[in-house]
Amino acid sequence: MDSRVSELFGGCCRPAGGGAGGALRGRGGAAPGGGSKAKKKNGRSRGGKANNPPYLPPELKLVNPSQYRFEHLVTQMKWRLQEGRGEAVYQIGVEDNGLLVGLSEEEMRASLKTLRRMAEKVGADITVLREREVDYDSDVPRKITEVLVRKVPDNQQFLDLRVAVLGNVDSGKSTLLGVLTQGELDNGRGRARLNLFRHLHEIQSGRTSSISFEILGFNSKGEVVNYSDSRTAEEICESSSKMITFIDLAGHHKYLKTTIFGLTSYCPDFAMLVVSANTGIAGTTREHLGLAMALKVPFFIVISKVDLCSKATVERTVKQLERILKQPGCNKLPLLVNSDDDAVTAAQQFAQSPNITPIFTLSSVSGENLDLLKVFLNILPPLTNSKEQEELMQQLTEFQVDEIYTVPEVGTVVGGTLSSGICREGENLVVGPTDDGKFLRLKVCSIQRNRSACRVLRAGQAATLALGPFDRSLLRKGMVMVSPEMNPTICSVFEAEIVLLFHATTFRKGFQVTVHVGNVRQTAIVEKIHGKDKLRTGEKAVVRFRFIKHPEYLKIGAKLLFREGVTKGIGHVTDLQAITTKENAWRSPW
Ligand SMILES: Nc1nc2c(ncn2[C@@H]2O[C@H](COP(=O)(O)OP(=O)(O)OP(=O)(O)O)[C@@H](O)[C@H]2O)c(=O)[nH]1
Repeated sequence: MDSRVSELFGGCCRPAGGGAGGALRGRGGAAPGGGSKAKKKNGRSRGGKANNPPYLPPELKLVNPSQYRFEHLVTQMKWRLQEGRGEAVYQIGVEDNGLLVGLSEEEMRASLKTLRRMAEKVGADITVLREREVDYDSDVPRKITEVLVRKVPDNQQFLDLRVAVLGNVDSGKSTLLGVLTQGELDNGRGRARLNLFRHLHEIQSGRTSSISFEILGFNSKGEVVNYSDSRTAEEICESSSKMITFIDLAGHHKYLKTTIFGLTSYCPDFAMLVVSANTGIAGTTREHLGLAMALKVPFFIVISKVDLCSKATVERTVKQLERILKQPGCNKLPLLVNSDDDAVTAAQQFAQSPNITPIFTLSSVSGENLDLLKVFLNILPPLTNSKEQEELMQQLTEFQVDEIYTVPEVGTVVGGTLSSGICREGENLVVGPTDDGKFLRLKVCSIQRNRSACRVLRAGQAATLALGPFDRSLLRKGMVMVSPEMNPTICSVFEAEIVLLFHATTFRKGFQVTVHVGNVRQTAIVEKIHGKDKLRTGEKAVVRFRFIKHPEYLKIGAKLLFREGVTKGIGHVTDLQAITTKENAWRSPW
């Protein structure tokens, strides 16, 4: 969003690049044929500073467009929706160059009417996000309106965003998810979270131990779709144009391994760090924040339980967080969200710059400010555009195995994410590597996304795949299922360029650590530190690791995180000692 627009709407003013769309500006880049129309402004001032009505080229208004222009605008809208993966935000009354010209009430009404007709033509709905008056001397007030255009879902092709939920134990993560996804407020004694727990010991202790997924949908009109008016996940998927899948990760330090696995393996688009207003930064909060930073997952913060404390205490927690975020190591720009306007600005700016960190203060018991978080989640755009998505889909099929289940009458089922290509029902793939470095043939019998059947899975989507009679004991988390045409590189020995984030004494050859790379999680031994005998906290080096149990499928450039007790480090894979799988004819386990 242009800084001037953001200023107008009261947001924090980070200048953003690239204008688009004339009196109609939209998220999703400049449309074809809709290049910059920056014109000389006949000596009139810009940005609403002086009080002269700025020059508005009449053809840029959407008032009664000719048939030809209407068709052109429809083509632009189609393109923008495609670019934005089904979503686009239009700013009416703003020129290509960001000039806030505004439209009269009547012009705005006519323009919105045209926009609605355009949306109807492409099978989309429109929602007005916010309206503002432009300030200058005129008898007629002039307005700017931001409108969300969203495609009505077809064939389960809703936009799917994954949000990992982080935060200290008891900060209110599960409760907040319960409230968002079930549509009922909490009683302060754990009622909302009860719906989310999976294991008996979780119900008894009130602590999340495993990873669970919760869904919150938004329809094409931007309204919430959750279990309050839908009975099943299938119904939620059917009525939603956009789906937020929350990955609820455990808060307790004891489950840190699972939390890291959730962050590295499930490739979240964003992370939501929940901090309790009454405790502030406590327990694992700092560690979770560090993890999101190290793994470069853009995050926003929710300060929960504001009903329990005074305004001063909430402010203290906000200040504490702002201080940490602004520290040189973090370098973030906190953006406190206090109104609907702030929520819209936060969503737009957050997507443009990972340095912006929106902060919400809310209560899952009184419901205070919960709507602001919903507004934000509704507008939050995907970070990849349709072109990047298309490129990923062109590659060979690769599915990461994150979970393995046995389902009565269905057989073996694996859960995970399709990292590239397309996967169809009935497709033959190979899975591995096994302990002896082999890949085994299998058939994908059926696919489910968010608990409803789906015929085709596309890159970036998470799903469960039924493998029929395939022997479950041959599978483990961290394997990949790939196209038989691929010749996956597997290795036991690899090198990585690392930074040692913390180590109590010194880090040397022979040290054992748990290595996390994507969905791979295995103990590895440090075989060599290039050019050094030992490493101290903060030092960098290229290190050779050897997995102690079995080979893994790794890729050069993949992000890596390792830990052992208090020892922690991050880096990326730089070299692999590949074990060739070529001579291993794909073996059938049957
Ligand atoms: N008063 C009040 N209580 C809340 C709020 N949010 C959560 N709680 C209560 O705080 C307690 C802990 O909440 P949980 O949602 O289980 O916390 P968690 O962060 O998921 O904890 P782990 O699963 O152990 O990581 C429960 O008793 C909730 O009822 C809130 O906004 N206000």
